[in-house]
Amino acid sequence: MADTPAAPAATQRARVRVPLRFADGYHADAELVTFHGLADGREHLAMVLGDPGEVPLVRLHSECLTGDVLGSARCDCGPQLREAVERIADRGGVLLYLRQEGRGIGLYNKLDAYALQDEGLDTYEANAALGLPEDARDYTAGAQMLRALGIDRVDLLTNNPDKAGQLGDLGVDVRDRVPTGVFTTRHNVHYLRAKALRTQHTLPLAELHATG
Ligand SMILES: Nc1nc2c(ncn2[C@@H]2O[C@H](COP(=O)(O)OP(=O)(O)OP(=O)(O)O)[C@@H](O)[C@H]2O)c(=O)[nH]1
Ligand SMILES: [Zn+2]
Repeated sequence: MADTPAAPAATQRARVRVPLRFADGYHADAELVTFHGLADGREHLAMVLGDPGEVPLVRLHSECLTGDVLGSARCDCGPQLREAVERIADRGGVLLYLRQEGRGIGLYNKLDAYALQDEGLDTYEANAALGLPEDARDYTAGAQMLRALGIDRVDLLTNNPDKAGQLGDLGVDVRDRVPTGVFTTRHNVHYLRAKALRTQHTLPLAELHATG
């Protein structure tokens, strides 16, 4: 851990109990935490599940309205979110729900990029064709939220080394990187293969076959 955190301090604002009740019967008790002083001024949310303990299991989940809320199978975000809730509730930890829709370019730009993907571009080429960064995400607010929760050491649930790298640079000690599941469908297999081929994501390329 760095002696001086690279991110300015944020503080907790509200902390409220929210029982989670899913349609399939899964349930857990969560606390939602809001913050003052987040670097980018967005309304990011922390969800504390179970007893975080000394080294909590943490996921930085980037907002995906289409996958998280609407059930879109064009990506793997919905199943990853559900998996994260269950694994974090089992072990104790925090899910940071970061308002970084479309890898930070926003919902309308993401849907513009989807239209280009329907014409044959991959997920990164489509962003570039729109004159936008392939990945515009910055995890400064995530590091601020963890510190405001009194957390400076985590096990990070992700296949994306950039998340671990940025958190480390921001003074959060990432003890271990825990892989998320791989949730392929015939609609997202090209997207997942592009992630495996074009970025450092630790996705098993050979296992990326459509399953649903
Ligand atoms: N611009 C763009 N964003 C997308 C697309 N598909 C998913 N996203 C966004 O990507 C973000 C999820 O990022 P991913 O790269 O799938 O996964 P990750 O968060 O980097 O890595 P993991 O922690 O391993 O899940 C969410 O904000 C989604 O809205 C796409 O085709 N174009
Ligand atoms: Zn998604």
